[in-house]
Amino acid sequence: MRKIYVFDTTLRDGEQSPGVNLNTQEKVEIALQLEKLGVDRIEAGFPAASPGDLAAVNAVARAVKNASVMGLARSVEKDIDAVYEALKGAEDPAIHIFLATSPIHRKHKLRMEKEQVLETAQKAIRYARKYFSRVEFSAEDAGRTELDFLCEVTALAVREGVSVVNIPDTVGYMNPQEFGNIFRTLKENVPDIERIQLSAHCHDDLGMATANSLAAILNGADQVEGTINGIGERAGNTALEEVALALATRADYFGARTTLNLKEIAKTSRLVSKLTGMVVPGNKAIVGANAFAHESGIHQDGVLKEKTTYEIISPETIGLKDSKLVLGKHSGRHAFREKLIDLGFEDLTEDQVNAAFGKFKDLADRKKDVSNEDIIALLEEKMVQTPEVFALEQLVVSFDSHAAPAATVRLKTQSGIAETTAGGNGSVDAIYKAIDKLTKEEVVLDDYTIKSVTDGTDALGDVHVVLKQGDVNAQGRGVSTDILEASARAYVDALNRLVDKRNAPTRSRKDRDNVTLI
Ligand SMILES: CC(=O)SCCNC(=O)CCNC(=O)[C@H](O)C(C)(C)COP(=O)(O)OP(=O)(O)OC[C@H]1O[C@@H](n2cnc3c(N)ncnc32)[C@H](O)[C@@H]1OP(=O)(O)O
Ligand SMILES: CC(C)C(=O)C(=O)O
Repeated sequence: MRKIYVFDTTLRDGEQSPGVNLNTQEKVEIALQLEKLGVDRIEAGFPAASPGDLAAVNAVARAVKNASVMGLARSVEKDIDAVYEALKGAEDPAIHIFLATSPIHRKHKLRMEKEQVLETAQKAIRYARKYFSRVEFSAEDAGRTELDFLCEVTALAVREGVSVVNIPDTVGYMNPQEFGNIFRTLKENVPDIERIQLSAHCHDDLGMATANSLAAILNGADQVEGTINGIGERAGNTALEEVALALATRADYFGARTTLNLKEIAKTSRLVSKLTGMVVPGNKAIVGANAFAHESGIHQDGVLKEKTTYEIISPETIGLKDSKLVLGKHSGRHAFREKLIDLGFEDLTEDQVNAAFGKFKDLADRKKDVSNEDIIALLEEKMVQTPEVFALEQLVVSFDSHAAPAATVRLKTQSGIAETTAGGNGSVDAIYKAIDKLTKEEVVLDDYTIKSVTDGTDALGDVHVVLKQGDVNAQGRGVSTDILEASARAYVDALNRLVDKRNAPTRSRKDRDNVTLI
């Protein structure tokens, strides 16, 4: 199988992402992880950009042993000198020089005619070749360059002894057919092209960086350039993990592979995200948090029966433990039952699972992510079934920072539905006073605690109360996304338990010990 060389420019083009600035230590940490990932070439920076970047490239050059370390230079001597200086101490140094070739860049940016571009490139390559045995030359904005002129520039670079000619789609303008055609044309028309490697460097302005890189590979590119997580100037560069996984997953189609240690991909992605501060979107291919997560019931059922129904890559391939079944409002009973078993509730009957599933769906309608803790809380709330003397039907609370709060509570009692309103020192106090008025139970609130079951503003509030009536006390628990509702539920739950305890001697021991789930 044909090997595709991986040129990682996370530390150079990736660092050109607005807002990203890596210090020396961070660059070295990422470079060492890239080495573990097995990239062939690491572009560590642009040494002429600043003394700090020169020092950082030098630190990377000295630290990395198993990849070639490279620095970028314009086609000017002082930039080439800076790269030479920065790569002192490198095991396998190489320089990357570039010059724009497209009509727009020639006319407006460089203000050079074609001849001047050729002369400048030749001079720069010759100068660089004095110091480096391996030189990569990039025809910046190659995608928008006249094909015959690009052939001319490439032929010159080959004659001058470069090792790699890189074809950048600098502004992400190409589509796969056009970009592939450039590589085929160069292969067919440039004399001695087999002496060098051709490289593809794409940007993602139209979302086609990966597709364009793969088209280049299909048409003869030997090297792919890109960054981890696809970070980079504007919309970013080709995401290397996407190309590597596309080649590995569809080796039957591409007939080419990188030699990356794919198991290091997830770890590398996390490190780059952490140190650059560039958050990886959840739906990002390969490394997004949702890339191996299934939420909908039909998909979850399929994955539980056979993973390949909905997974074309196994998460272990990139170093993740397993795919995730995320429970949410689109989930079905198969995944829910699997989750209950995972959480240790394996003995539930079909009816119990169905009852729990109904409650779970109610919660999922109100909450984005239902976590393990949420499900345990939902189940444990009703683990021990107490006769329901009182049941909360409705709760309305009015709060105004300039007036005392009021709560209207509607309860189901043994003698029917009853409703009342009460005021209080706070919203919870008002709720509890209204409940007391309806139940006519004289109780003392001995303890009240509230904690959040999970993170986030939509987390479940979990309220515990202890009520006392003479010598009898009872605890109650309420769980809801709304803490006032959780507080009311906990209070009503405690009242039911209190009444149950008070009546206990009149009920048979069998009744009392008959503990049911849900
Ligand atoms: C497509 C890419 O990603 S290319 C890499 C882009 N990365 C960067 O630019 C990051 C590092 N850059 C820098 O720190 C600075 O731009 C420096 C140090 C390189 C140059 O800074 P300055 O001397 O202040 O020049 P400035 O950046 O304003 O302008 C660039 C100059 O380089 C010229 N230039 C641009 N590309 C090249 C090139 N490949 N070869 C020769 N000259 C070039 C421009 O025409 C312009 O020249 P002018 O001053 O004669 O008009
Ligand atoms: C320097 C070159 C390779 C570049 O980054 C680009 O053209 O996008």
